[in-house]
This record gives sequence, C-alpha cells and structure tokens, in this order.
Amino acid sequence: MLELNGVERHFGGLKVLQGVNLAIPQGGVFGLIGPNGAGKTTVFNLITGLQQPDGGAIRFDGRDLSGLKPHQITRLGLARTFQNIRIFKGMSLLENVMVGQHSHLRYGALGLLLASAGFRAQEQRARERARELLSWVGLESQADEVADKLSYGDQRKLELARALATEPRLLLLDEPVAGMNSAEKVEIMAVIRAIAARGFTVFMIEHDMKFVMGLCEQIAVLNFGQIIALGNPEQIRTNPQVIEAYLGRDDDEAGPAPSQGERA
Ligand SMILES: Nc1ncnc2c1ncn2[C@@H]1O[C@H](COP(=O)(O)OP(=O)(O)OP(=O)(O)O)[C@@H](O)[C@H]1O
Repeated sequence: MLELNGVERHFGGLKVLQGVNLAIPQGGVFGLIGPNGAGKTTVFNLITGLQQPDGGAIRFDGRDLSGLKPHQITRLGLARTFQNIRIFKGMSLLENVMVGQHSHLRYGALGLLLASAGFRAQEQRARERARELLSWVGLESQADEVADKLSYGDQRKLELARALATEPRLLLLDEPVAGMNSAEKVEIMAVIRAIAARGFTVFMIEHDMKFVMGLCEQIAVLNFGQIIALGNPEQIRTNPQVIEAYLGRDDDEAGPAPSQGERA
C-alpha cells in the first residue's frame, strides 16, 4: 500500500535518512521504532509531504507522492496525527472532527452563502459521520463539549477521530501513547485495534515497547537513518542488531526501548 524506495533526507551535512526501504502492506498495524533521533518523524514528514526527500521515491497505492502538497496527499487517503496534540481547544469535539472532514466536503463559498438544500444535506451527513467517529473513540457523549475540558488521553482520542474524518485508507500515528498513563494506554490500544478491524491500515511510530509489541503484526527498526530490522514482534525482540542499537539506553521492561516517563 505504501512503499519507500531508497529514501534519502539530509539536513545540511547530516544524513538523517539513508536509503530507507519500507513496504507497508494493506490491513493491520505496522510499527516503526528506533532510538531517539533515528529519523522516524522525518519518515512521516516525508510521507505526508511536509518535507521532500533528497533521493528515492515514496509511492502510495502505486502513485508517486513526490512534489505533492500535504493536503493533496491527505486527499489521496492518507492521514496522520502528531507527537504533540494539535486540536482546537476552543471548539467542541464535534467541530474538531468536522474540521477534519474539510478536505472531503464539496461545497464552495457560493454554496455556503446560499445555504442550499444540497449544502445542508451534506452538512447533516458530515455531522452524523463526525458523531459516528466520536463514538468509535468513545467520546460520543461529550460531542458538544469544548475540547479544552478533555483529559489528556481523551484529547489524543479526539485527534484520532479527527484524522479518521478525512476518510483515510492509511492512518499514520506519531507516538499515540506518549505521555499517557497505563489506563489510557489500554484504552487507546483497544481503540486502535478496533480501527484496524474496520479495515483501516495503521502505521505508527511508538517508543512504548509493550504497546508496539502488543499491537503490531510487523515492526521495522530505524537506527541512524537506516532500517536495521524488520519482522514480527518476537523476531524484533530477539534481534541482536536491535538489542545492540538500544544498548546503553534505559530499557523498557518489555523489550529494548528508551523508557518514556509515564504520568501517574
Ligand atoms: N528540520 C531539521 N533540521 C535539522 N535537523 C533536523 C531537522 N529535523 C530533524 N532533524 C534531525 O534529524 C534527526 C532525526 O530526527 P527525527 O525527529 O526524525 O528523529 P526521531 O527518530 O523521530 O526522534 P524521536 O524519537 O526523538 O522523536 C535528528 O538528529 C534531528 O535533530
């Protein structure tokens, strides 16, 4: 579904990605892990068009993404969430999700002015879909509340609902459980599993090994800008190169990973 071939990215003299090859198959949850600074977020930035590669190619369903702007890539069916929460805190949950639908709504300024029947019908469908997406992440009962009031874990769920609102086939999640407590992690794991079960393909970056190992069928490991391992959780857990890459760091109890400070 998504293919990276020989992808390069340099920042000045720093070769952040060097000949990265990756193939994300359709369906299921795929993980990308690696020590801090390995280049994981850069991979996501290149896929989503925030940055352009200095070499190599990225294809989504066979289509070359080079030169496309982020909103054009979103329209092709690829959405992402960010490491740092980016929701509109002054808006309701429903409005936050409806903003995500923007790229799919077809009304123009004139339609808006005339508030035509077609526009109203579309708006109504958008509203219903937004409520449905909020129910997927367990926030339906708070749909009309202001996002500001949400707990940290719920804000991340809202972000997920908003990313889904663009109707993606591939969903990129950048550290979905960063900063979450254990209970929140359990909840979000169930939510992501359910999303994958509905047919969405999920590609995520995550430091929390227990989470990655519990959720992903396939995991790729990035170290100093190169893929050093690819396999199922057990293969990754026991791979000597992976263990070596993480040596000298604080290991997570469930495997080789830098520890992330959990909130109480
Ligand atoms: N815009 C930029 N300009 C210069 N250097 C950059 C830029 N973006 C990233 N880098 C460098 O590229 C390297 C990889 O960064 P990246 O954020 O992709 O790593 P990461 O694996 O996502 O790290 P983390 O796990 O800490 O989020 C780092 O050394 C970083 O300092």
